[in-house]
Amino acid sequence: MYHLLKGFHEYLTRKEEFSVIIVGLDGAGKTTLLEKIKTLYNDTPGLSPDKIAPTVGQNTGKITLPSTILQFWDLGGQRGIRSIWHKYYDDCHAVVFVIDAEDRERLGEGWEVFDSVLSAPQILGVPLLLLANKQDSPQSLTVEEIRNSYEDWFRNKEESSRRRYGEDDVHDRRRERIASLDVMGISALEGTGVRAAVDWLFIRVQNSRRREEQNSGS
Ligand SMILES: Nc1nc2c(ncn2[C@@H]2O[C@H](COP(=O)(O)OP(=O)(O)OP(=O)(O)O)[C@@H](O)[C@H]2O)c(=O)[nH]1
Ligand SMILES: [Mg+2]
Repeated sequence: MYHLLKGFHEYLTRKEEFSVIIVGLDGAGKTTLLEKIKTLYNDTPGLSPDKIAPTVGQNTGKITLPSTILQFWDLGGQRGIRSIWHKYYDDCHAVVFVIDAEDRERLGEGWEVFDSVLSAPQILGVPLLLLANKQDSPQSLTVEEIRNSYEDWFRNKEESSRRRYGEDDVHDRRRERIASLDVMGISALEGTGVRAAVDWLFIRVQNSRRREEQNSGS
């Protein structure tokens, strides 16, 4: 009887774990975001921003939500480290791309890298959230301006590839993904918008799991 009850209790309280990777250029604020998420959701607070150094490799963090655990992987964004991101693609359930909305000079580089993440075949079907960070700074571009900036960058890229190769090389699924892209504004430093971003992740990983179950007929 004890085992039966224990099993039933475990069934009721079981939590499914989902992996979320956080990527973006160096200095975008990924680790600041991860540490803020830990502070908001865990009993033990994350590191304060003055203790955060550039990431060489990865940082991890876990939070518990109703029937769900989100395991975050914050990957270093320096040029030389970006080549390892793809190793995390196969096992992740969602991708967060952080862009520094304050750093206009590096937006082009940011879009180049974002575009390669967005079109990576392993994660074409995985929920992708673009976060326009540093909204606390008056110099930052708004969510709308960030979206327009990426769409302009993308249009230019499409035109130049059409001119060069005489044809459209953009995959339909990729275009769909851009059209339905969710962009949210946050301040990882102050925590504004961070809970809304975690809510988005929670809902999207649950929905994509349900879709997977339906597809497999269970
Ligand atoms: N104003 C402002 N500054 C921020 C915010 N988030 C991060 N920063 C600052 O941006 C700098 C870089 O932050 P990190 O979190 O280390 O950036 P990262 O993306 O993890 O960088 P790598 O580890 O090199 O990939 C630090 O000086 C942070 O304090 C924010 O929301 N607002
Ligand atoms: Mg970092």
